[in-house]
Amino acid sequence: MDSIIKLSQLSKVFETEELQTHALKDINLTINKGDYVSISGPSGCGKSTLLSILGLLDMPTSGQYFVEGRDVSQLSLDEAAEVRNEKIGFIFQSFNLIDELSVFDNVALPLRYHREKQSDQAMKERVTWCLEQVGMTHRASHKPNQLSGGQQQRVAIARALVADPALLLVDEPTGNLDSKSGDMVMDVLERLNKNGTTLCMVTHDPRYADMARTQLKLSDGVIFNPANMTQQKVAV
Ligand SMILES: Nc1ncnc2c1ncn2[C@@H]1O[C@H](COP(=O)(O)OP(=O)(O)OP(=O)(O)O)[C@@H](O)[C@H]1O
Repeated sequence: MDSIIKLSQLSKVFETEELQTHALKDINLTINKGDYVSISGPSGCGKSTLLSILGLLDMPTSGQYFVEGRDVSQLSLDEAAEVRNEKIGFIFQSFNLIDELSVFDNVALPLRYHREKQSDQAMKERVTWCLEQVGMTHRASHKPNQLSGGQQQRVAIARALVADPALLLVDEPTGNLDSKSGDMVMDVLERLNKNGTTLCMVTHDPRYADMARTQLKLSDGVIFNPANMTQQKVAV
């Protein structure tokens, strides 16, 4: 199996003058190519902290983080940004599209800042392909404010895909959507995974967490897989 992400004994401690908070405790986690992993747990259990570290937006206090075999636990800010831009696509609860740009240009934006420049033709083909994946080609020249919330989230997914990341990090993707639009967005994510995209999603919604093939729980900074836990039988 090709591992995309590997966390080994990873911990994060936040320190203030009065208080130490152990937000993540000795996390071991491997995400392989093609996996679909959900992480859920109550408020304050460490979900955002874990996503920030996986997205190289924050660094662990101890332990190691590998992306495609490279130790990225202690990179400089510039090096972290480079790995993030090349390897990781983000989907947030808020769609974060730029209102002044068309759908097409929003999706193309990461390619314009990418280290490897593409020809206009290659860029057009890639953006069109990504819009096809999320069923949004027919709205390519619209502006985000002319779209429904669910459509905006699908455009945000296309934008996250465009630079061909090794991993999509998904944070509460349906948090701002009604249930019908939320279901459509989840269907898009499921289809992308079936076509080979590796997904790691944080969600409060147990119904959506259940759609992932591997369902992990975080509790008070500790990660576990309920499916692997043996249930003690009680003799009666
Ligand atoms: N910058 C920080 N400084 C100090 N403590 C922090 C900081 N960020 C998070 N924490 C603490 O770390 C713990 C985990 O927080 P985190 O935001 O990761 O939880 P969460 O599961 O994402 O919560 P929610 O679902 O409410 O967003 C909490 O106890 C929180 O108070």
